[in-house]
Amino acid sequence: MMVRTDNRAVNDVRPLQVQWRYLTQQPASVLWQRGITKIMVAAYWQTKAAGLVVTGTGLTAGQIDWLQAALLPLVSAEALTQQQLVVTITTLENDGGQLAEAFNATIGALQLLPDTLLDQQVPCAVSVGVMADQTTLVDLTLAEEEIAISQMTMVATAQEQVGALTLSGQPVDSSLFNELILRASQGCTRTTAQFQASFQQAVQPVMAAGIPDVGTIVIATKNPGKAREFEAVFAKAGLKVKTLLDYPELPEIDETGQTFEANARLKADQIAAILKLPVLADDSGLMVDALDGRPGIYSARFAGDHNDAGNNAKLLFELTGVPTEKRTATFHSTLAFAKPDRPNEDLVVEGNVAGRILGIPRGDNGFGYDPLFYVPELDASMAELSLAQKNQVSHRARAIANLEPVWRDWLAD
Ligand SMILES: O=c1[nH]c(=O)c2ncn([C@@H]3O[C@H](COP(=O)(O)OP(=O)(O)OP(=O)(O)O)[C@@H](O)[C@H]3O)c2[nH]1
Ligand SMILES: [Mg+2]
Repeated sequence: MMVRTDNRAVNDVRPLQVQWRYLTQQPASVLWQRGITKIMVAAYWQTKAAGLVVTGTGLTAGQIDWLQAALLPLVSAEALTQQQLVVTITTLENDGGQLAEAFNATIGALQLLPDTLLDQQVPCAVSVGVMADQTTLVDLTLAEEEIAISQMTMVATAQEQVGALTLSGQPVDSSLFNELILRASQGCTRTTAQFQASFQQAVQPVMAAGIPDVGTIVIATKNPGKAREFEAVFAKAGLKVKTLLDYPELPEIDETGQTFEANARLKADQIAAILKLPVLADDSGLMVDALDGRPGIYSARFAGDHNDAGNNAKLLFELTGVPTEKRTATFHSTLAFAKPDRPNEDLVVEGNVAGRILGIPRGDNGFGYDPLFYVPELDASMAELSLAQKNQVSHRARAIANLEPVWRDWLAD
């Protein structure tokens, strides 16, 4: 029995590692690593043309044609008459199995593109080869490919249905051919299990909550009042908003920072790292001059737990006897926008609005301290303003206005 370059059994495939949604701006992207063979694939639909386009670097024209032909039956023919599916494949490092793994990585990326694959039965590709001593091997390394006398790449499903197949090198007789098919289908079963384990662990919980597309911003807040304000502002820019209320399975983030910025970054960084998506967070609060800037970063927890009525009652109590002209205050918002796993590159902006704390609450709109926060220019409390009016003047609206001119370039970096 021949000894393999990495001591694997003849029917053993190498470990598989997948980084799902690898590219920040292309949600349907993967970094696919079989051993040290590394392939990156991104896929997207575009409406200005039709059909399937596969482009690749590090692959031959013949290999790209093969991939195109192998992928075509897996995608709805009808969808392809109306839109164009673009698949870009980049080989970063080839240590064997390049064609098979380019196919597998593409299937991985297409799994992230809703309604693209026809069938739930995910096919996979496997490379097999015949060595000089007639041993058949699965998932060859580059060194093994170089000395193999025949090689085959086969697409199959775990249900043993064979799809595309390509054979190179010396012709093989039928018994050897059967052995190759058997090896390949075993390799495929193993690969499908690896693939599914990674997908189920990393992607399915998030997918169950709906995958945000490039037109969606995820905001790391559980505060429905903030969510409403963000939705209204971003809707104007044609963007949809998802918040942590859409991802109930995510862990609670402890706001342990000592500044608004630190807390905003904590929320954005941690959620971006989990979702593997760009995430925006807001940390905000009320700073009352007569209380030396309190409650500040503790605004949500001023009266202990997160309770708006309790917070307002405590604020009124602490300001008992303080005359109108000394009841000045500032609402502050710091926004942090984070890219997955790049916490040093957060985009941070802020906004403030000056006002005064009323003695008696006014208005029913907004949330938090809004009924007590009087805005002199508008001669109204924040809770007397409509959502649209609050979004013209509020601390959060001003912070978003500061974000607006810069975030697209930052995201593209
Ligand atoms: O009357 C208000 N109008 C506002 O426009 C406003 N913005 C902030 N605040 C107060 O400051 C806390 C933020 O704390 P905070 O940034 O930790 O948010 P939060 O805990 O409510 O939600 P999350 O985003 O952390 O999930 C909030 O709870 C409120 O008490 C506001 N009050
Ligand atoms: Mg909070």
